[in-house]
This record gives sequence, C-alpha cells and structure tokens, in this order.
Amino acid sequence: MDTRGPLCVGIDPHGSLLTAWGLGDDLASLERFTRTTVEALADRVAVLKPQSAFFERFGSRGVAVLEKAVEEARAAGALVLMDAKRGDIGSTMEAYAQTYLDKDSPLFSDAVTVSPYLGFGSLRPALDAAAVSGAGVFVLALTSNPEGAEVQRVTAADGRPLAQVMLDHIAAENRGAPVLGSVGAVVGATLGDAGVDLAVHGPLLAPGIGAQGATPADLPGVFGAAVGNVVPSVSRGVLRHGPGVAALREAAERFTAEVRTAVATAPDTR
Ligand SMILES: O=c1ccn([C@@H]2O[C@H](COP(=O)(O)O)[C@@H](O)[C@H]2O)c(=O)[nH]1
Repeated sequence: MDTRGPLCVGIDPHGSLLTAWGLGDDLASLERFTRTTVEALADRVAVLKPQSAFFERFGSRGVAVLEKAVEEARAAGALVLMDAKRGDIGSTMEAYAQTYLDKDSPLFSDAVTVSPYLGFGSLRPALDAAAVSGAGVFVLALTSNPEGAEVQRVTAADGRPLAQVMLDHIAAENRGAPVLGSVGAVVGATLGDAGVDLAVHGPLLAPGIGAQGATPADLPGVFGAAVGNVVPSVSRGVLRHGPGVAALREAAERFTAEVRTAVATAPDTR
C-alpha cells in the first residue's frame, strides 16, 4: 500500500460485465476477462480481490481460471485477497483454511474473507493457518449491504452491538503486532457512520465504493480516525471501463487519487 497506494480492485466477472466487454457468458470469456484484468492491474494496485462466486459458477473449470489468476496476480506483485466469505463450524473451517491459507494449495492467497457469524471462535483454524503462512484473514464485521444490519447491529447479551463484539475479537488477535496485525475487518464504505469502535489495529477492507453508491469522499465519515488503515475496494466501478487495459488502469488510478485526497484531507488524520 505504501508503494502502490491503498486501492483494492475486485475481480468480479458478472455475466453483465462479460456482455458489456463484448464477451459471452462462458468459460473462455471468463478466462479472457480475468486475464485482461490481471494484466491491467496486478503490476500496479496493492490488492486484487477475486470474488470466488463468479468463478465457482463455472464449476471446476472456473476454479481453474481462478487458480491461474491467483498465481499470476501474485507473481506480478499484487496481494491477492480471496473474497470467499467462508464461515462454518471449526472442523470444516479447517478445510477452508487448508484451501486458502496453506502455502501448498493452488488457491493459496495472501488473505481470505471469512464470516464470524457462526461464532468468532469457529474461525480459529483460519486464524492459526494464516499465522503459520504469514497470510491474513479479513473478518466480516459490518457489511456494505443494507440487509446486514439486522444481524450485525443486534445488541449482544453484554450490551455491545454484535459487530462490535467481532471487532473487539479482531483487536484482541492483533494485540502486540508491530505496525498492523494480520487480522482485518470488513466494514462497508456505504455505512455513512460506522458507529462502532474501529481501533482493531488491523487493516479495514471497505467495499461498496462505485456500483453500491459510496465514493472515496465518504471514507473519512465512515472510518473517522481509522481512515488511514482503510483498504478501499472497488469492483464494478473499475471493471466497467474494460475491456481496454489502458482504460482499466486509468479508472484504478482515478480511484486511487480520489482515495489519497480523501484520506489526506480527512479532519481526523491531518
Ligand atoms: O460487505 C461486503 C463484503 C464484500 N463485498 C464484496 O465486494 C465486491 C463489491 O463489488 P462492487 O462491484 O464494487 O459493488 C463484491 O464482490 C462483494 O461480494 C461487498 O460488496 N460488501
């Protein structure tokens, strides 16, 4: 992030985007879309975030495209954050951890998104595997979709909003880490004011910029004093500029510049 800027660009091959790029909704088009996006951005943005669902819908061949994208993006110097949002009982989390966080796996990624809403403790295998591999985990706290609030804002038995319970767990995982810890939180850029304590001492992934309506200028309002730890994430807002490599790069550069301005002029970080 220091050298490339903070932006995370999502690789979300929606059927509608494949069509907009003049491609079909088929495996060859998925491969072309993904290869173009990696070629355009992996040597310049800090993080690429493939959305696993859009690859899984093509079955094992789609997953093979995803594996290649992970390998090529990492080889070009981007961190790969696998947006898989896995969450299950601990014994099954163990298998997910092997899939995304074991260095010998073809899907090994620098980090993976996980859901703590089966209980934060159920994530332990992923947290442990990430620590062993020098990788990271991004835990859903307050998601960018409006429906998330009915679960995430619920008051827990001790009076804290459920999302705050998760954020406090994340902070505990990161305690003592130099600079920032490797357990991040997902907090939507769409929230207006997060209304929770975001001092988790880890990176804060902020999806929702672009197609979901948030802009870089919204980040200081949502994240306050924590805005310097934000990894803003855009998928369709960049991808819609394809299939041209130059246009994809320009779109990513524009978002990066807007984020830098928003962070530099944020009242709490000046
Ligand atoms: O709270 C969340 C967590 C993850 N996402 C994912 O990010 C991208 C957003 O895509 P856009 O095209 O920029 O809207 C997508 O893969 C989501 O699954 C999120 O939006 N919100």
